[in-house]
Amino acid sequence: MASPRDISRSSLSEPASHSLSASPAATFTSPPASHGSFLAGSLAQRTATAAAKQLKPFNTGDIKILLLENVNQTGRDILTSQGYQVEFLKTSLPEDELIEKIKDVHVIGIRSKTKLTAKVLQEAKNLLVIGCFCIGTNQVDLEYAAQHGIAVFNSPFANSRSVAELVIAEIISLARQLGDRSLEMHRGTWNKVSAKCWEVRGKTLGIVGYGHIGSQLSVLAEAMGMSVVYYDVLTLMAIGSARQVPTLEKLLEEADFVTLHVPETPETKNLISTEQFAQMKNGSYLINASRGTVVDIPALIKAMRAGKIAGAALDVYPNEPAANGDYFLNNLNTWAEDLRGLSNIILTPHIGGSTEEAQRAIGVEVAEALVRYINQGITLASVNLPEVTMRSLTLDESNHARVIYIHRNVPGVLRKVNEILAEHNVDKQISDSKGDIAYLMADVSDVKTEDIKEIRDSLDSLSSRIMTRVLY
Ligand SMILES: NC(=O)C1=CN([C@@H]2O[C@H](COP(=O)(O)OP(=O)(O)OC[C@H]3O[C@@H](n4cnc5c(N)ncnc54)[C@H](O)[C@@H]3O)[C@@H](O)[C@H]2O)C=CC1
Ligand SMILES: O=C(O)CCC(=O)C(=O)O
Repeated sequence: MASPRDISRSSLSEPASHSLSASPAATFTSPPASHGSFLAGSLAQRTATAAAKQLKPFNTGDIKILLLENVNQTGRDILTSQGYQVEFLKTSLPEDELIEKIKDVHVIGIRSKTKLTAKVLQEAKNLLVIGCFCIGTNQVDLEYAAQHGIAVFNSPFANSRSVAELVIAEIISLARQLGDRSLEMHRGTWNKVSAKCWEVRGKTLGIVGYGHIGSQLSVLAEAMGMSVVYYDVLTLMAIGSARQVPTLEKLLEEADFVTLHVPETPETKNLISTEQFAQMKNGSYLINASRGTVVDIPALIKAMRAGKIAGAALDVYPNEPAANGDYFLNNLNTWAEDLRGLSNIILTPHIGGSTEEAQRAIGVEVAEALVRYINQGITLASVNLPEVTMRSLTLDESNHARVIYIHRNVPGVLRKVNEILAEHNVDKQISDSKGDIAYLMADVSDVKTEDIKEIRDSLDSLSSRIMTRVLY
């Protein structure tokens, strides 16, 4: 018997009774070409001579999208302009409410707080795709998603500059104890001190994780006269006069300021703990705008109370409140009040990437990726599925269908798929794999409604099948 997932996903890709030639939206310009993305250029060129056909296996109005965590207006506009049903919430949701809501949707858009665990995703019977409107994807069980044919997209660097600029602000603020001076003035106290306040010129910045953010930061820090050392698990080209050091320990011994820009992984959990604080210079500073799990916060509290660490800036925490206005107290993280009681510590509510520029750009980038995937099955820039793309079908190509078959990467599948497709005229076909998941896309011409159903049913019957979509 078909599972709810099959029924629902089928209903999005089951042939409708109308003709397979140009869809009712025939004058519609291909979605990817309409929002100015990097892909748009090449697609637009193709469509200069032949108008792109909107692949329409479903009524776009049937596509249900849930956007959580205040996704930017730019992203919301792109999705609503497609005619999808878009529900928008400013906050993330507690797990039980998330499970209720996710049962119904084909697409979910989140930022860093919403945890899409296997437990949550197994309830998402209709889910085709997840959009992370941020860099990090640690909040999603990517493996579970891939195994169930659910594509995941993110925005890999649109907010990197914003994070780097925040860190620059924090380096100077910590060196000059700006947070404390400002708080004192707000409370009515004049406290003019220079003891243990420093220029940053000539000091050493140690960057842990020299990726998009770390390397951007490196350039800005050198412009302020700092020396930069970095540690990364990969050997990476140094930018400017920065220098890669071979171990984390070496970096901690040299740096006056240590800043963390690694992803959340099992290896980065408590990367900075008691042993690492002991290796840091006396009176040095720690900045964490990566993920809350990377620093052992009780160990930080001890190191700051002991005067070993002269200041810290934290933007991220192991447990973060769901919504603005929520409290940051011990019931969320047992050490919250101890942390708030320290001097020269800047605590920000995960705002590293929160600038107008970054959020607008992320909104466009991720929403465009979602539209491309929903309407055309293109997986370019997916973080968990093989990247596969083909040009848009055009209005000149009536009675064509695009077949998408997501399957287990096991021997013999292509032969079986081609036996099914061999009955038809395959114009183009592309297939790629990532680990044990493979993604096949084929454009088939001269198909009738009955053919589509037959192709779909035959592919669905293969044991390797994870998901079949037929777009036409
Ligand atoms: N506070 C905020 O609002 C934001 C936080 N982030 C966080 O910052 C992290 C870094 O972002 P990007 O620079 O864009 O990532 P990236 O992927 O470009 O760079 C990460 C670097 O860390 C390195 N790395 C991984 N594991 C490591 C380890 N155990 N030790 C040393 N190096 C290691 C990688 O090789 C890579 O070079 C993201 O994963 C995200 O969690 C990102 C954007 C905004
Ligand atoms: O802006 C957000 O919600 C998340 C920023 C972030 O941490 C990321 O992009 O990974």
